[in-house]
Amino acid sequence: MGKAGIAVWRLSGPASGEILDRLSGGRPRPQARRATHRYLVTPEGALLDDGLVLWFPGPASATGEDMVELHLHGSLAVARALPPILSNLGARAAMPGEFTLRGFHHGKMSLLAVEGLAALLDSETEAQRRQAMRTLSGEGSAQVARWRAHLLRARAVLESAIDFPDEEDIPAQIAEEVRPALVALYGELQTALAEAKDARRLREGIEVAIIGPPNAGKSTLLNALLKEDRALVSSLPGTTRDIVSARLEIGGRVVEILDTAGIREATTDDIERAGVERSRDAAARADLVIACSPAGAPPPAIDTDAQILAVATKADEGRAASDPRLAISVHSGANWDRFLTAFTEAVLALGGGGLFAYERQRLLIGEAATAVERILAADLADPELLAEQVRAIGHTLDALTGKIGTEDILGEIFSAFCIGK
Ligand SMILES: Nc1nc2c(ncn2[C@@H]2O[C@H](COP(=O)(O)OP(=O)(O)OP(=O)(O)O)[C@@H](O)[C@H]2O)c(=O)[nH]1
Ligand SMILES: [K+]
Ligand SMILES: [Mg+2]
Repeated sequence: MGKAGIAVWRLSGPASGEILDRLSGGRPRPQARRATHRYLVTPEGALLDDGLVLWFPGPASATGEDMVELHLHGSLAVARALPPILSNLGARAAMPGEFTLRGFHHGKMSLLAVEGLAALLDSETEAQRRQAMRTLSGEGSAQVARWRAHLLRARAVLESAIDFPDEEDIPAQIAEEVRPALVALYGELQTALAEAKDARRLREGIEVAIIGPPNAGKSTLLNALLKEDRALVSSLPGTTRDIVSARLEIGGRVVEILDTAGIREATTDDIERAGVERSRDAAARADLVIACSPAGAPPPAIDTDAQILAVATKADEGRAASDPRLAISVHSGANWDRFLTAFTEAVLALGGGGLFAYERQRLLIGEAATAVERILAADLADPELLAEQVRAIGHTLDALTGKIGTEDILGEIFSAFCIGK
């Protein structure tokens, strides 16, 4: 509850219209979808507030049910007075995401669009907003519909083969029509899977680890990127023990940047050794590693599949010329702009074009791809068995859009929503 100029109250369900009538003190119900001025009154007839009210008869409403919106003054007193009155009139407080859940149950949006909405509400950057809007506006569902079309083509052939089993050219027909449809589907599912990692990175943020030997200037680099003294810096090797993480925006992407303990083998200090272990884990897990050591020193050896941005630090100390890496100095500012450009390019190269940014989606697409792969690897002879397998893949894709699904998955998705959405 907070203070605002206007507060919007939303009601959904069959009693909404009647509740509005009671609050309006007998004034006629406004025209559908038309903002109308009303004085609101308590059941005892006392004046409560005045504002705009809207009447959205179902099913043409956000939830698919009758809905009412009250645009009242956003004072704490009004916000405290209204709930008991509403509950006396038969309303109760909505659960997080319950409006969206009801809209989903009434076919107003697919589960993909719901996830798009959740991503939009969470979005911090322009790129995240655009990605979320693509899913919210139905691009994900359209993609799934194209995959379903391949399956339909295959099923049409298989079903006629089942209905007319005497036809002699069934194996040829399967080879000519069913296989190509499944091959096409397989290719598109693989593409979506490959993009899903990028899409998820864009939504959740890209993990970047600064890795290098003690005293390479890693913490200094972190602080310079953040433009604040976030991590301790000192001339003592082994200053950073635990991982220091911070979020920043690079090229419109959310980046989670990790400053790590300097990696060295010969340490007798248990705490430092544990820190080094964490540095290695961070390097292995990261999407991008900024691998640094002072100019003239060997680059750090890092075990990771991540992209690596190699940087020589302390360029001002005079050994930059002999180093093939991009040599920067936070102290003198040398090559700082070039470093930022290279960093931004490396972040943007991690992609972000994909639509399916949630693990739930990736798992289902993977499941469908594996099933298609299994069919293609077997010899496609028995049309009845094939039809059954193709139908099962259709079910997996339906789970993706939420046409079929289980309540616990819905609970997980909707509990992440805020109340009132
Ligand atoms: N000359 C010079 N010194 C630098 C530069 N950047 C950092 N230093 C110095 O190098 C020393 C180590 O810097 P840190 O940022 O603590 O290095 P680190 O890699 O985080 O060190 P650990 O956490 O101990 O692994 C400090 O004395 C810094 O002032 C630079 O660009 N030029
Ligand atoms: K240090
Ligand atoms: Mg440090």
